[in-house]
Amino acid sequence: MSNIKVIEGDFVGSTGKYALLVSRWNSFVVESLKDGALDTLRRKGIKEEDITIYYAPGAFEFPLAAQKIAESKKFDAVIALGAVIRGGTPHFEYVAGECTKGLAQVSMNTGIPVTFGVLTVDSIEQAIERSGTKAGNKGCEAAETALEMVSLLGKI
Ligand SMILES: Nc1c(NC[C@H](O)[C@H](O)[C@H](O)CO)[nH]c(=O)[nH]c1=O
Ligand SMILES: CC(=O)[C@@H](O)COP(=O)(O)O
Repeated sequence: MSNIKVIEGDFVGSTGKYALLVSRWNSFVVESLKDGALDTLRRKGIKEEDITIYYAPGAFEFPLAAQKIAESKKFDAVIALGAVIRGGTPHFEYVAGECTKGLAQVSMNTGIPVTFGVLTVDSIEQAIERSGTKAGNKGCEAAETALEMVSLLGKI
């Protein structure tokens, strides 16, 4: 029998308060990410009164909105849900890059987990595949990760 101590998050008796940060951009796929995240939270036992949904214009606005939400100290985790879809110019790189970098910074600076349910895809088809069709639902993954992180941080 090993003496190694192993600490990990789990989903036993999941609790906590969760903020969903949702973009209005690409709402045709992002609303499916939101539905997936809500379904995951509910199925793991999180009550509706412990969930708040915030809408932001686009993924570029996510870092500031997430920072304000995290600083409010009302939530144990922020679940960011959006879709950045490549167009014909370098715009995609800037929006996706700032969103990703900014959300990671918010998480590190506030100590609140910010999970990344933001699709960064080359086509609408890839977005649809990852929002509840053949490649799963990144909203569910982001919600599950938030639950696991809240559990893990509670044990450290
Ligand atoms: N093209 C996408 C955007 N673009 C909008 C930016 O996020 C931002 O709202 C605008 O530049 C004003 O500051 N946003 C997405 O979330 N997804 C996209 O594919
Ligand atoms: C991710 C984007 O900002 C993208 O939709 C912009 O498209 P385009 O590069 O064709 O202007």
